Amino acid sequence: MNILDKIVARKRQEVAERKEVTTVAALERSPRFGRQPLSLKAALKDADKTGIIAEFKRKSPSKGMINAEATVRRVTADYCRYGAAGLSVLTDEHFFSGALADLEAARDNELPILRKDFVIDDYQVVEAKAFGADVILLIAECLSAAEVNRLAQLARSLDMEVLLEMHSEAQLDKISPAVSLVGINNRDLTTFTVDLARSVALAGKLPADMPRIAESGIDDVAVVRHLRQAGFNGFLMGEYFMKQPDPGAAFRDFAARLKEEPGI
Ligand SMILES: O=C(O)c1ccccc1NCC(=O)[C@H](O)[C@H](O)COP(=O)(O)O
Repeated sequence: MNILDKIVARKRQEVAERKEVTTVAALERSPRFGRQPLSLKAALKDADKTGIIAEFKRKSPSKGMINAEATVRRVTADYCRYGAAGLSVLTDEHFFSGALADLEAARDNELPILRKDFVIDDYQVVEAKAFGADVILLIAECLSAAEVNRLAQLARSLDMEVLLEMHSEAQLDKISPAVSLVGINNRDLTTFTVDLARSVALAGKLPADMPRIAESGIDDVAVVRHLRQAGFNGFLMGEYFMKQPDPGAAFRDFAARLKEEPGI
């Protein structure tokens, strides 16, 4: 079993347990469920923003503990203040030390929030809305085309947007009309190898009418420029900020350097 298989197997178990504790009807009654989600697509078009979707990521399977001290409220407020286009909040507890409470805490910011998790069940889509997410992530590697379509349609029926993450050309046929944004993950989730050339190689094969997001391993403004020139509108970055003692200040400095880059 590779790490992604392990994550998904555990996720199935966790979701089954959570359904026993909180019903879908109870999630639908929660105060945030009726809130109108914000659009990440629109935020990525905003010229005043950096295009960066800044991630709150305490821990990861590939790096272990990245930052045990940072608090979600302070870091996401700084990401917001210094020009993030959106926030990504990990809600997986076992492998990433994330929590649904982190999503709720990040919701204090008026920015689109991606629930970063391994969504495999309709229940998690409803849960995402109930805890304040605007966008859900679907990972092509662990879903069939029919599952992508079903989960994406459910999210869209709740007015959330859907980011479909892919890693190879073979997964492109999983893009359903209900998907809102497409992402290429430079990290192979089964081996942890990061290859920035992956985004560039697949860019030309992505649908022209959907915003494109390059994900993982981005740690330099020159890389952002290169990816932008290759046709990407959004840049999902976690570890580069989170591994520094003050992730918000790291974001601020990166955003300032980005502004000075010619052609960005
Ligand atoms: O980051 C990992 O180790 C990982 C392992 C297995 C599945 C997913 C994983 N990461 C999720 C992500 O895709 C990243 O958190 C996100 O793209 C940000 O990447 P980075 O800037 O490299 O932290």
